[in-house]
Order: sequence, then C-alpha cells, then structure tokens
Amino acid sequence: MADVWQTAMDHAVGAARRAGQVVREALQDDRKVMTKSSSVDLVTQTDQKVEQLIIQSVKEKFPTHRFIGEESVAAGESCVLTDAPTWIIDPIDGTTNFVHAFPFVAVSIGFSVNKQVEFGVVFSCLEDKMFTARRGKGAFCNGEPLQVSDQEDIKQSIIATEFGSSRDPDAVDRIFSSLRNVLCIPVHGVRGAGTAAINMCLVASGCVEAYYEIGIHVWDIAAGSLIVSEAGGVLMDVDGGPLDLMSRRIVAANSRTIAERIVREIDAFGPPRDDEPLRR
Ligand SMILES: O=P([O-])([O-])O[C@@H]1[C@H](O)[C@H](O)[C@@H](O)[C@H](O)[C@H]1O
Ligand SMILES: [Mg+2]
Ligand SMILES: [Mg+2]
Repeated sequence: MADVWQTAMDHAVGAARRAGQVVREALQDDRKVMTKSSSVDLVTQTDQKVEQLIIQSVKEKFPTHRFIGEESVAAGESCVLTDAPTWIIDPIDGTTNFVHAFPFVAVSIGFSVNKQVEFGVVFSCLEDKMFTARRGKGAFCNGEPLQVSDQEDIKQSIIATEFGSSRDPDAVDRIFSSLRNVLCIPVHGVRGAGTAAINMCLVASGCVEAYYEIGIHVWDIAAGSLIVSEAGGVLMDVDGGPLDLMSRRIVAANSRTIAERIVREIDAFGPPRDDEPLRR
C-alpha cells in the first residue's frame, strides 16, 4: 500500500537539510542573542528565520497542515496537539550550543496525525548526520539502519541527561537529586550533548543506553521519540507511565529494564504542560 505520508517525510528531510545549511552559515557570523522565559533561555534570529523557512516551505506544499513551532509558540501561537496533520518543529535544538559554537546542534521536525508521530527527522547539522524514522519502517542515520544498545545491565551503561533551562532552586535541587541517584547506581557515566534531539539519536544509535529529562518541550522530543522507538527502544514518562508528548517529561531507553531502573531514581516533578498556555 502506498505510504500517504512519504511525500511529507521527503519534504521534511529536504527542509531540514536546507535549514541546517542556514544554521552552519550563521555560525560564521556574529550571533545576536535574545532571551525568552529567563536569562538562560536563549533565542537568536537564526532560530526564528529557520523556523519561518521551514513553515513557509511546508505551507506551500501542504496548505491544510498545522504547526507547532518553538519560536511561533514563543511569539504567542497556541501549542495544542490535535488529530490534524501537524508539523512539530524545533528550528535549532541546542540554541545554547549554537550561541557558544559548542558543536552539537540539530534541526528537529516531527509530524503527527491523530496525535501519533508518523515520522521524525533530526538533522545534526554540524556532524552532517541525517536521522530519520517512519512509523513501522525503522530508524536510519544517513540511510544506515539504527539499533539501540543491547546492554541490559544499568551498571554497564551510559545515561544522557540535561540540566535544562530552569534555574528555579527547587527544580534544580530535584534535577541534582535524580542525577546523584543515577550516578551512584553506579553507572559507567552520565553525558549530555546539549540537545534533547541529539541525545535521543544517541540512544537510537546505541551510544548511550538511555536519556531522561524533565523540562523539555514537545518540539524537542517529537521527532527523536519516533527515532528511538523505531530503533528498538522504549519511551515512558519519568513516573513509569506512558509517554505524554505534552507533559515535558521523558525517559527514552534501549529497553524497558533500563528505563524502569532509571524511573526508580528520578525525583519526578511536573513543570507546566506545553498545552497549558496560561501557565507557560
Ligand atoms: O531551546 P532548545 O535549544 O531548542 O532546546 C533545549 C535543548 O534540547 C536542551 O538540551 C534541553 O536541555 C532543553 O530542555 C531544551 O529546551
Ligand atoms: Mg529544543
Ligand atoms: Mg530550539
């Protein structure tokens, strides 16, 4: 049977590659930094420009589709996931890295229908790695199939996480408490690329056994979540329940065993959901 969303996925790959080129070129220029929710929640004109480029190109080809874009939401657009075909866009995942030229920066494009992610595209544009997944058809990096690690022993594992952009002391305490618990299991190491999307691609590639974070947004994880599950991994909420893309919490792991072991160590809290606009 023909794959109805394949044309859209091909379009996403092309758009992500073009966006990545704009990001790479912008790294050569001065980057004017602005802030959003706090002094450490950064945005640049390149984030905004890239998001508009992607949205415009999609609108021309798929005029009825909807969008949830990080910078459009920051500008006041609503952030509600409906059953309609929806492009979920993070134009630069790893803006802090981009500002500092720390070399992990991704363009992330997820596409959902009936609230289910149909395809995910993450372009790690400085590494020139194009990660793709189509639901039911596997995950790939530059066309090569991806498979999560088969390590089931948490003590032989590397775990990825991030500190995020909240500096609320209570949230920071909880993040550190979880980090301490995970580190002292003990695990071989804890890493963070500075981008949720690339951390998830590292899980899908088998380089780390798991990634967890509280405070991410739907645009950080929509594409990466499908890339992880299509590479054989599992997704869950930090409390062990099913993943809710709008809840701002995620555990993505190579296996249920590793995911549930991490869940036991996480001091879970709930930031305002992405679909609660008045509280964002
Ligand atoms: O703002 P942005 O660079 O698109 O996305 C951020 C990155 O993914 C970071 O690694 C994660 O810790 C934050 O939670 C995200 O918001
Ligand atoms: Mg992001
Ligand atoms: Mg971003």
